[in-house]
Amino acid sequence: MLISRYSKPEFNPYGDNAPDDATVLWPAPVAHGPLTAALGLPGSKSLTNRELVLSALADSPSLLRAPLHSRDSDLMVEALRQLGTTIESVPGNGEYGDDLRITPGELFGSTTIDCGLAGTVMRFLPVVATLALGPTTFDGDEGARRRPMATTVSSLRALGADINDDGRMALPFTVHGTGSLAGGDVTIDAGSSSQFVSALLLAGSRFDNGLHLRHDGERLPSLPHIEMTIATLAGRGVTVESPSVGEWIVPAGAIHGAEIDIEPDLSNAAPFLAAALVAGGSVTIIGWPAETTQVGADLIDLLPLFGATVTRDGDRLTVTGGSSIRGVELDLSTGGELVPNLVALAALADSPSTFTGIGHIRHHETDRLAALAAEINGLGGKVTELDDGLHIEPRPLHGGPWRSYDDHRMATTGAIIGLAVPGVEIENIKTTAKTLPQFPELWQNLIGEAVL
Ligand SMILES: O=C(O)C1=C[C@@H](OP(=O)(O)O)[C@@H](O)[C@H](O)C1
Ligand SMILES: C=C(OP(=O)(O)O)C(=O)O
Repeated sequence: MLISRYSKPEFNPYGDNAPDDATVLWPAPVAHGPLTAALGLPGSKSLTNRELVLSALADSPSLLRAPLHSRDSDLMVEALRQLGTTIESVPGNGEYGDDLRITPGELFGSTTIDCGLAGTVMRFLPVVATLALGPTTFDGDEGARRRPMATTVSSLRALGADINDDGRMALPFTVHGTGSLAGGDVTIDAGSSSQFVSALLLAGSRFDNGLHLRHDGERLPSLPHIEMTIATLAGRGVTVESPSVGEWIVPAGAIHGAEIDIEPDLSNAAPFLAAALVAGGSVTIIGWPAETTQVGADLIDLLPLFGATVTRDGDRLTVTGGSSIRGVELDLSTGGELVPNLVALAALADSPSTFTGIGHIRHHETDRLAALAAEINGLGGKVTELDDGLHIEPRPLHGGPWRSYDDHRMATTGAIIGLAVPGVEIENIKTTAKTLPQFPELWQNLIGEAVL
């Protein structure tokens, strides 16, 4: 079965959690036999939002081909427009929506930016707002106000910015942009999110004195996302030097406009590929890049640890399930965003699993360690929270409601478990619109059932 072109979902991709929306339960489809599915996926959230920011800071126009169109990317587009960037939709060859032409303009504030629950918007754009003339207020969902922002506020102040946060060190706050930032040396603790590093690197070359950034702290999660930031900058003519681990130098200079093909989102491939282990059979992702900085590429090495076979044929990556799912011991500090979906596999495995190095995912869309333990245990499972991880002892699971906590990856994790456990009902499946508005439709097609 080839899952091909999709019409835009009819629901509001902003997933605004109107009470009736949030309480609707989505019956997760059960797999009744081995899968044989192939699908292409929309663009990467992390690449799209980086390239949007770089395009807005560039010295000439840019074109993004096959970008993501989802809540997180729409919020980024809207915010950059508010700051003075021209962003137009132009027809392209992408399966999931138009290309984007970005024409940078003079940046100006006097606006309020809705960050939704997007880490990339709330961490990347305050830095951009220091380069705008006028005040820019940042706010977001209720959940966004709980996400760590202190490093953004303190690092920008250290680099010369004026920020009014009423002492909260969290959203909402106002950046009083003056059109430029001194920049120079700054040391931060990016232990709670790599996005603090990426944010400063993305705009660092536009600071008067460039940027010399050091991370000082016990842990630095999600290193591949920092590598991705450095690679996207290289594609725009900015060379970031890293003289030692946790130290980066960005020389002052221009960011160039570019034409960029956005890769499919490989982290959003995770639930579909995991489905092959749960249901049996095979799932193919079409358009898998030959080379990538996306951490989702780690699935090629991770899924075999659970018992899968992974093969590649050109741009087609196929995962075939084994006779059972094996338990694993994994440090996933580099790939925190993959954890929820992998925990679903662990809950359905034939032996216990332990995931460590992921304390920082307590600060993602929700406290993912607590949420995963609560929801799996609510279905009869035995998941124990560790300081920096989870221990999972597989137990027979039963159906029941699965709360998604406005977290797209909690919702897709419930869907994976629901493949094997009849009666799992997912609250607010629309929250998957954060990065993949087509999820319910793609999932139903994967399982081969009519859309309910
Ligand atoms: O820079 C990015 O695009 C991201 C970095 C990571 O954040 P953390 O370092 O906070 O885990 C990742 O989990 C998130 O989904 C996207
Ligand atoms: C952590 C995630 O998102 P964000 O970019 O909002 O941090 C995620 O997508 O798993």
